[in-house]
Amino acid sequence: MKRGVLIVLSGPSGVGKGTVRKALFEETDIDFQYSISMTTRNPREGEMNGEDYFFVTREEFEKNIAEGNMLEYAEYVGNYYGTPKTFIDDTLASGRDVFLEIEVQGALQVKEKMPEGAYIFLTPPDLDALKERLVGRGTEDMDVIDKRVNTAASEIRMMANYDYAVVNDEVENAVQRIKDIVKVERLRVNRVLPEYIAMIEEIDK
Ligand SMILES: Nc1nc2c(ncn2[C@@H]2O[C@H](COP(=O)(O)OP(=O)(O)O)[C@@H](O)[C@H]2O)c(=O)[nH]1
Ligand SMILES: Nc1ncnc2c1ncn2[C@@H]1O[C@H](COP(=O)(O)OP(=O)(O)O)[C@@H](O)[C@H]1O
Repeated sequence: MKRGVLIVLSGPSGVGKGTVRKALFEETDIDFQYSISMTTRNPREGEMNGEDYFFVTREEFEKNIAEGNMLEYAEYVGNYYGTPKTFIDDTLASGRDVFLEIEVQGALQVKEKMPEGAYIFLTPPDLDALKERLVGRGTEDMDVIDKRVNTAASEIRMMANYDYAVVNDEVENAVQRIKDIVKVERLRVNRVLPEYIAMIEEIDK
C-alpha cells in the first residue's frame, strides 16, 4: 500500500508556525493528520490537553523517553517537547500524510531517522519582525522572549539542513508555498515508488 508523506514544518518560535499550520488546515483540499506533541510546559489560556498538546509532568515525560515512546524530543527554553512515535508510524503506514510542527533540534533528529520526509524551514522576513511577533503575541515575559530570539539566531543557521525554506511574510503566501511543496513531494513519492516496486518484483522473479 502507498505510504503517506511526512511533512515537517519547523523554524524559530514566533515565526508563525502555528498560525500558518492553522490556516493550512482550513484549506479544503488538504488532508493531513496533525501529530500532537507532548510537553512539560504549562497550558496557555484556551489550550486543551490532547488537542494542542499532551500536557504532562517532567516525570511522565522522562518515563516516555525511557520507554522509547518518543520519535524525537528536545529541551527548549526549560521545557521538554517531543513527538509520540506510534501515531507517526501507524498513520504513515495507513497511507495518510502526517504533519509535524516542531522546533529545529527535534526536526533534525527526525530527519536523521526519516530522511524521506519533506523538511520545511519557516523563516521570518528578518529578526526584528520575529521579535515584534513574539511581543505582539503577548504569551511570554520579556526575558523568555529574549531567550527565544537568541535561540532563533542559532536556529536560522540550521536552515541549510532543510529541504525547503519558506518566508512567512504574509500567511496566505506561506500557506500557498507549503501547498506547492507538498504537490512536488507527492509527485516525487508517486514517481519513485512504482518504479521501486517494479524493480523489487523483477528481482523476486
Ligand atoms: N522538538 C519538538 N519541538 C516541538 C514539539 N512541539 C512543539 N515544539 C516546538 O517547541 C517550541 C515551543 O513551543 P511553544 O511553547 O508551544 O511555543 P510556540 O510554538 O512559540 O507557540 C516551538 O518552536 C514548537 O514548534 C515537539 O514535539 N518536538
Ligand atoms: N505572516 C505574518 N505576519 C505578521 N504576523 C504574523 C504572521 N504570521 C504569524 N504572525 C503573528 O506572529 C505571532 C507568532 O505566531 P505563532 O503562529 O504563534 O508562531 P510560532 O508557532 O512559530 O511560535 C502571532 O501573534 C501571529 O499572529
